[in-house]
Amino acid sequence: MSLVRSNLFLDIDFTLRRQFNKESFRPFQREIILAALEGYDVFVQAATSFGKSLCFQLPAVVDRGITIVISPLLSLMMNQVEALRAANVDARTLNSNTPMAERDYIYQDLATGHPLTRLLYVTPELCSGEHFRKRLKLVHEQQELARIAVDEAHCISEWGHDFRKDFKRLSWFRETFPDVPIMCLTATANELVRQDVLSTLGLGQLNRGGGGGGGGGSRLKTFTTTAHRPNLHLEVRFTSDEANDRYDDFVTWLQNVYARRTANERRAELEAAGDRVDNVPGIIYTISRDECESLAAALRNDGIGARPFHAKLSREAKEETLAQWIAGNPGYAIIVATTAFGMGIDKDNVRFVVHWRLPKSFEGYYQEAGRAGRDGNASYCFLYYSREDRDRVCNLVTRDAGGKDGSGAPISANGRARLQSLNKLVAYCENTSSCRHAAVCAYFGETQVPECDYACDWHKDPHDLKRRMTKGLASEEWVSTQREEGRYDEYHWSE
Ligand SMILES: Nc1ncnc2c1ncn2[C@@H]1O[C@H](COP(=O)(O)OP(=O)(O)OP(=O)(O)O)[C@@H](O)[C@H]1O
Repeated sequence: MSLVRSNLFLDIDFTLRRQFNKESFRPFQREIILAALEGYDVFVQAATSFGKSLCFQLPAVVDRGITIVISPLLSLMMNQVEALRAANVDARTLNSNTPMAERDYIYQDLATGHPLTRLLYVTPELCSGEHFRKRLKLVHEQQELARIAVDEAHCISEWGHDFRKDFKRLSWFRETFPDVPIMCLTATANELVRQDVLSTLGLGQLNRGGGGGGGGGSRLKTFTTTAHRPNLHLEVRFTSDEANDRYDDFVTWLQNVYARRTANERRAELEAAGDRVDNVPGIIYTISRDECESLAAALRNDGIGARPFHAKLSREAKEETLAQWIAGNPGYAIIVATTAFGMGIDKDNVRFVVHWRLPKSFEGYYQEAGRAGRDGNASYCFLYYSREDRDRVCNLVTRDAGGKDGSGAPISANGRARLQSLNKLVAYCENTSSCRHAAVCAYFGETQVPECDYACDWHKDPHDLKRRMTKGLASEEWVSTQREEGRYDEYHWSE
């Protein structure tokens, strides 16, 4: 069990400034960090860009022993490890891309039983391997296993949109090391997912004495904050196959943004700050590699700095694109990406996120839109919605779920959850009678209606929203005729 110190308050403020170069804690971060350091299991659900990573990184630096961080995405791990190393924290990652020499070093470090590594980022797959497990047992025997942190914890639950089988096997940690605290973090869990995560990992079981955490009471502390991101302007733009007007609509919007930046006063401000008119970083999410390439090329052709990003590009090409975009270099203002580009992207000044097509889940939409405005400044998130896309995505998700493919296999719990999530997203898009922010918060089970300062299309102009929907969408009759003719059957999704 981790060491509890009397001067914790001093330690964490000092470490925040010295090691993480941050002035003060954001709301709840201090409480979460203290709960972790006191040895509680901690469940954190907080909005995108809340600053969840700090909640396990800071305790790992202050505490003795090693923290194992389980994360579903290689890119996410690498970004975090890089940032920690730049801050002089001994953080490492063990995954399929780790060079042999580094791998050997890490295993030797663990074999000492007193590792120097503070944070070790691993994949859930690695945690299932005997070799790794043996090393952790050794570390645990020496009382040096400080904490297990499970990032993107919704991946544990079959009810989650991103269920991963190997996440479920993480139950091994509590079974094997009942005294080691576990911290779970997610931005996207509903009540069902939360309960599933807690029970799978064995969180919140009664404390059988010893160490911190409740002294015989519950050893779990749950922190659930609102999903609300008030600085994001949420909007749905309606379209149809026949209108096929996404491109013109988007370019017109972007040119208006540039025009506002060239207005006299604004231009002077930009010049004084050494900024460029077209330096308006954004992300456009598409669903196929082909569309990603062709859209980026079309934008470049029109003089807009856009680059594709998808799984089939070489690692070097992806790294180059990412580095240039993060640096805000000319020609790299917009990333046109598949969902291969998402979680873990932490550029703070992304001014817009556009969903070119309907995403596959509500959570996916929220996560991806959440890449915008991480600096707290106003940012746009709009989603192009058409009923034809709705049917195509529905076909796809149903097929993925095991239905309608001729096999007759029953749809799994996860399949049902995915379909439900998509249906909720469709309802969100077609809703023209309430606030978008309220709908997002309600989706994640919040009962309080968040304040929306004209930051959604409904609050801005409810009549116009209704009008745009009626005018923009194909009628249900037309769509259903097309559906009967099998017009929406081929739709290629590729990451
Ligand atoms: N106390 C703080 N003061 C200033 N910046 C902070 C603080 N805590 C975190 N941040 C910054 O906020 C940004 C978002 O943090 P982080 O990546 O941990 O978000 P997150 O909650 O994991 O979001 P997401 O779920 O969207 O990935 C990072 O750039 C981080 O450095």
